[in-house]
Amino acid sequence: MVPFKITDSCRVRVAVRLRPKNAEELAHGDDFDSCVELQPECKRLKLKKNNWSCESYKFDELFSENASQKRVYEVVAKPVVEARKYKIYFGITLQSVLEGYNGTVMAYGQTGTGKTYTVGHLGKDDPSGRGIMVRALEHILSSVSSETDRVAISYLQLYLESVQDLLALDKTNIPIVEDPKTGEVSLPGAAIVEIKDLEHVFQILQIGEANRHAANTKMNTESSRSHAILTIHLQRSSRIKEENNSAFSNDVQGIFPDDVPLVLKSKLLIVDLAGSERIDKSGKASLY
Ligand SMILES: Nc1ncnc2c1ncn2[C@@H]1O[C@H](COP(=O)(O)OP(=O)(O)OP(=O)(O)O)[C@@H](O)[C@H]1O
Repeated sequence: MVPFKITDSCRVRVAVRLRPKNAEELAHGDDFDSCVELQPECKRLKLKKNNWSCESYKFDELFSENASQKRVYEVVAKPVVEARKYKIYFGITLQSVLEGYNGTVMAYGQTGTGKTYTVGHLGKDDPSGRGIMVRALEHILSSVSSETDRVAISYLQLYLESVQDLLALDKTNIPIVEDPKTGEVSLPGAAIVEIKDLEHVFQILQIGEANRHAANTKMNTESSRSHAILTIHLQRSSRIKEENNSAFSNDVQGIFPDDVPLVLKSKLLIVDLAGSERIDKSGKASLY
């Protein structure tokens, strides 16, 4: 069960995921248990300083090293994409991307802690390995109408102060513009590619991944030092009457008269942040 409370619906929710030990840690016989303990029943994580002292932190969700990609998606990102099911269960008002609200999912942590695996892993041949980006696109594509709705993506990298287009490598230093009236932020010039099906999703994300690698090689940097930002742009069009009880929630249906044409525009941002470590600890710069 997802532990939403009524007051929780608008705040940032934070989940922690422990990754499995890597080959090096296994070879060294590193013992995670001596420094970290998960207490899933009370959503607490204990950081052990030594045998006598520890610090305890509460989170919205904890995932052990055995947690599947599917479970992480369903608990962390699915409620951002589609809130209706959760409303039914918890009787609260959540606002989701499929209902016309913007949402963001960000992965934060040190280099090598599993951010890219969690959000960006493609899992083309192994669906169980798919990360949040692929699962969110799969979920959205299966929930919208190909006749009336439009799903498109842009994929950008932020390195130092420069925004680079991962779908068109020649586009660098893309400006960030904020509309003073609406507050809407846009990046004029960034490629926005309309997506039709999952096969197309893989093609585009693979291009983005290869370009990220190429751009970082050219700049002599590493993926861990740049932020990657996938934006899913969703536009849904309907006449409320025609869509009654299907595409739009009761909240949306209640606001407009039956025969008014309605266009809902929303964005889902999925962000793979740069490694959070400090230069004095790792010898690498962090970019905040
Ligand atoms: N839950 C997991 N299950 C299996 N392997 C994982 C998991 N999380 C991370 N890994 C593996 O650990 C390694 C490091 O993960 P990843 O590259 O995602 O880290 P990162 O935090 O994105 O690092 P960076 O900041 O350097 O980009 C990768 O080989 C990845 O496949």
